[in-house]
Amino acid sequence: MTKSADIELAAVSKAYGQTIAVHPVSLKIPAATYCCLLGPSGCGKTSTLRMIAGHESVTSGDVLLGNANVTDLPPASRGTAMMFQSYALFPHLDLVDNVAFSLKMKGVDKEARRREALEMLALMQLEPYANRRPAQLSGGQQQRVALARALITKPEALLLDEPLSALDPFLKIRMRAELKKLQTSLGISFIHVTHSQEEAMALADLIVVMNAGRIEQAATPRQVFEQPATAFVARFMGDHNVISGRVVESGEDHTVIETTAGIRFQAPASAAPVGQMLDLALRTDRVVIGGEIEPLLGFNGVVSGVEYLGATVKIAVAGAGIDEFTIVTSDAAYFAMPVKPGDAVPLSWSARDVITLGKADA
Ligand SMILES: Nc1ncnc2c1ncn2[C@@H]1O[C@H](COP(=O)(O)OP(=O)(O)OP(=O)(O)O)[C@@H](O)[C@H]1O
Repeated sequence: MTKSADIELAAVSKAYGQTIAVHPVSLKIPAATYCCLLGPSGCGKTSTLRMIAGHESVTSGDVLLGNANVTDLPPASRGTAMMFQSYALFPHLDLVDNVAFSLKMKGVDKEARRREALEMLALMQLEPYANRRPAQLSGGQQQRVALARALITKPEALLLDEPLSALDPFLKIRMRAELKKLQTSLGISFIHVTHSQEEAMALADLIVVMNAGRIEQAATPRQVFEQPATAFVARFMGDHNVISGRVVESGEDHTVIETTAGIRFQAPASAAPVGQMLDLALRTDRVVIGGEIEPLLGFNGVVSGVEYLGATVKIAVAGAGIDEFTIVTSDAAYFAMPVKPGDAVPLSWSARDVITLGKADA
């Protein structure tokens, strides 16, 4: 049986010469977690993954797996396995030999390693293709071979760098479900690097949102979506409007900010003092068009664009000094009262739908 272990990053950083790819980050990934490292290109997620794998040295800090400090151990001695984006299969070897490769390196005898490789291929439903070479397989099958090859070492954690990026959209969604099923049945942690928020939401128990070499938020998908910690997270996860303004009133039960256009909005009570800039998030699906505007909980805008998306309709509205203010409404609500670019519309929301955003730790 494969065992699973907690993974901990303790103030781990990475510099490539003058470039700081990862500032000191600390993170705990409990055993048997599906963790997604999520962020835009260049945010440091691959460097972080490679430091956990041991394919990249750490500049400072420690990597702990279970009770062991693995910071200075080579990849093969850590109890982790990595699946690469390109799969890195050997073109001249059949699937059995591809999957058995790491056992061969360990000196396992031929019969034993072929038996284990066939078991692993069976787990991946690839037994019928055991004697084929990688080029004779579809993209999805090649990916399963790469998974089998990584898992044959019985790792405590599997590290995956953009594992779905080479697949077409249809296969991507199918393989996504297979990855999740596999992680659940093996009961080990998967750490999966992706720049797709949709992929992370669909798969992860723990989403780690990274930006410019720092962790902006590490939480469950639901927390990240419903309580984004920072303006970056709210924007990156999408489906939120971010409203920036200066605090003009800081009371015990609410805060009031004023945008550059001089329009005021109410937010929950906050420690931010009068004069400080503050960002609020408001979900695009919580804004009502055409209702009564309660004081400080809405504004009059002008429709600048309408996108029909089938089940929903996305409406862009200009006004109040808020860039790209978006409303997503159901198709039924939209067609009951359609609007078009140029229409003046009152927009309103409830106080409970406004979230105060913080700043990432410096
Ligand atoms: N070997 C290297 N030498 C110098 N700089 C590097 C090296 N590898 C990465 N970097 C830089 O470190 C930063 C983080 O890179 P990293 O690959 O970790 O980001 P990423 O979030 O995985 O991006 P992507 O999604 O594009 O792979 C980037 O600015 C990148 O240019």
